Amino acid sequence: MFVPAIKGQGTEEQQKKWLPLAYKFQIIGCYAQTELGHGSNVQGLETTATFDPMTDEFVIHSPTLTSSKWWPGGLGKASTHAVVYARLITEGKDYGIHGFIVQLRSLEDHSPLPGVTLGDIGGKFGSGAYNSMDNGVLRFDHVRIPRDQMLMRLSQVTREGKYVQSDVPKQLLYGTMVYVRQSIVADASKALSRAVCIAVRYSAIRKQFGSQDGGPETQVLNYRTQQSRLFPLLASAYAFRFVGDWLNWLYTDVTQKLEVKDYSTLQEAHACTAGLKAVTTSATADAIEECRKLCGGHGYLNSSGLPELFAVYVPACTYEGDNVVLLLQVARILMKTVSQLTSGKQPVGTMAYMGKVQHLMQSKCAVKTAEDWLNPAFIQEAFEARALRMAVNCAQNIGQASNQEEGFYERSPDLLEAAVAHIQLIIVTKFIEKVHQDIPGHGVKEQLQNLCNVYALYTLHKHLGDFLATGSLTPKQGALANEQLGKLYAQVRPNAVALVDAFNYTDHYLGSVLGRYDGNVYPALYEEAWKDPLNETVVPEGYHEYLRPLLKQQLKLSRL
Ligand SMILES: CCCCCCCCCCCCCCCC(=O)SCCNC(=O)CCNC(=O)[C@H](O)C(C)(C)COP(=O)(O)OP(=O)(O)OC[C@H]1O[C@@H](n2cnc3c(N)ncnc32)[C@H](O)[C@@H]1OP(=O)(O)O
Ligand SMILES: Cc1cc2nc3c(=O)[nH]c(=O)nc-3n(C[C@H](O)[C@H](O)[C@H](O)COP(=O)(O)OP(=O)(O)OC[C@H]3O[C@@H](n4cnc5c(N)ncnc54)[C@H](O)[C@@H]3O)c2cc1C
Repeated sequence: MFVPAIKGQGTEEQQKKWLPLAYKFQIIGCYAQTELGHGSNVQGLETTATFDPMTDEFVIHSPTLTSSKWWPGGLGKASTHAVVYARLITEGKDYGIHGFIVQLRSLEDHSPLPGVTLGDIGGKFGSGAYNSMDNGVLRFDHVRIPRDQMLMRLSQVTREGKYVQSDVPKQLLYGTMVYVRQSIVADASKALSRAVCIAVRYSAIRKQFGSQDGGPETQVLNYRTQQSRLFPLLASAYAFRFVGDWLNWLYTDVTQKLEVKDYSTLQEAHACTAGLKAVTTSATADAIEECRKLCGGHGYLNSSGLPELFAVYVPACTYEGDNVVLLLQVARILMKTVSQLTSGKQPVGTMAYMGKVQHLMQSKCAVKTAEDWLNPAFIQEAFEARALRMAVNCAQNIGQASNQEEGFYERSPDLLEAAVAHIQLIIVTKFIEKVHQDIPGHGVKEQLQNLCNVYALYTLHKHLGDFLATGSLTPKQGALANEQLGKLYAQVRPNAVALVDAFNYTDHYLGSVLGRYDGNVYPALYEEAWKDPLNETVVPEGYHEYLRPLLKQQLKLSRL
């Protein structure tokens, strides 16, 4: 994040100076924004950067305990420099949060520079999964840096100490977070596909119950309940892959537009990166835990690869923006868009469907049979109607409050659900668009079509309350969707293992005895057990010291 921050907020000159050093590892940088007292609320950060015109320097200082930088990855032990986000103060006025390049450690002996206190913040969730990352704590005691180490693409301070805001939107200060959020969506698909690969392969070899006449037991992958829990996760792995590819296109397009000072899609990029990051990481964290449960007891072994994958993955719901905070950002933009509908301003991009407000507010879903749910037009319209009606309902309720802000906070739980509905519409839309493309490979398109329908109808089934409450569907149509879902599971079943083999993960990368490509699980589980250090001795340590005296004493007592 150190590099994208300098690219996005540094001048050409600053990029020329600092990026080559970072690329060649002559310096190691981190992104020091979050503090002990503030993470979500960036505008609440307390670290100060006060301009001293006497020396043409900024004085970086941590005025309170809560202003200590806290969490930045790589800060504790590795980094020599940081992009530090601090309140810029010049001529006695506080101009809010800006980025500054600050050296933290000597390039001679790596010791912290004068006025810099830093270290690691301690162990984190899980058996040490994220402990390979030195998330750090950092405090400044009036550390001086040259004025030209303020990142000056978005705004400058002159030699005399005058603050100058350039003509770019101040939100570009947040550009690094937008960049990482869009990469986190692709990362969600990778993590989810790993968990699903393990759970599908294991479910194909695991047999439990089912034989009456002494014949072979049943593969658990054949149980309807296993399929109804597992196949939507398989479909989600593909869905997040395709929406992640599209989001990367959107991000690249926005970045190119910024180069020519076209800021027209900045809001769309913010809404899509924030919303998709929130929805895909929440779904993926829950799915990895579900995959553990789908593997029964063996899923709880470290050798299954699932506990570690879960422990490393779950902070994704928090870092780069707490998911609720990000969804509320999406909700704000939805409310703004709804309020502009009456002005005749046509919504664009992923909000364009809201322009069909007349139609979508009264449309009646035309589904009559379970098969009708295989028609992408019916799916698309049902998701658009649900999302739009939820947003309009929120806007109407907010409109009844004494003031907008009050109304927004009162209705924030409903707004959260409206934001999720909007983001799920984007994911479904991009999946439908993907399977409409020419897709090479015999039968591949049909399989992706099945997975697209599984993702859409499972999401519809899981959120049926929204569809019924907004009148977007009738209970009968909801039941037909569920009926069709069962039929789709039967079509996915014969190809389930092929669809996870398609992720093409090596056994090494997967790191799971349950997800081995050859399915040879039991010998691998058994062999792995003997690697446990506890098995280095046959009689456990402590027997003579603790167990034996206890057993002897009990034996004596029993003979009395
Ligand atoms: C590096 C490669 C990795 C690849 C592989 C990935 C694997 C994964 C590894 C990751 C490893 C862990 C890496 C964790 C690294 C951290 O965690 S870094 C720290 C992350 N911290 C955050 O995300 C903080 C979240 N908070 C925020 O972003 C801001 O405080 C909030 C929530 C947007 C609020 O901002 P605010 O300035 O108070 O403004 P607000 O009034 O809400 O909005 C003002 C306007 O700006 C707009 N706006 C706000 N934000 C934006 C934005 N970003 N853009 C455009 N407009 C915006 C709003 O829409 C609003 O617009 P209008 O309504 O005025 O039109
Ligand atoms: C593994 C990991 C790595 C990280 N790496 C970095 C890094 O490299 N650099 C960096 O700067 N930071 C980093 N962070 C910090 C991370 O970005 C923050 O923790 C994250 O942004 C969440 O902010 P917070 O901790 O203040 O949560 P809080 O906002 O305090 O969240 C607590 C609760 O408050 C709720 N909440 C907060 N505001 C509102 C609101 N307005 N309305 C409704 N509910 C609200 C949240 O939804 C949540 O339920 C990292 C964190 C982790 C866990």
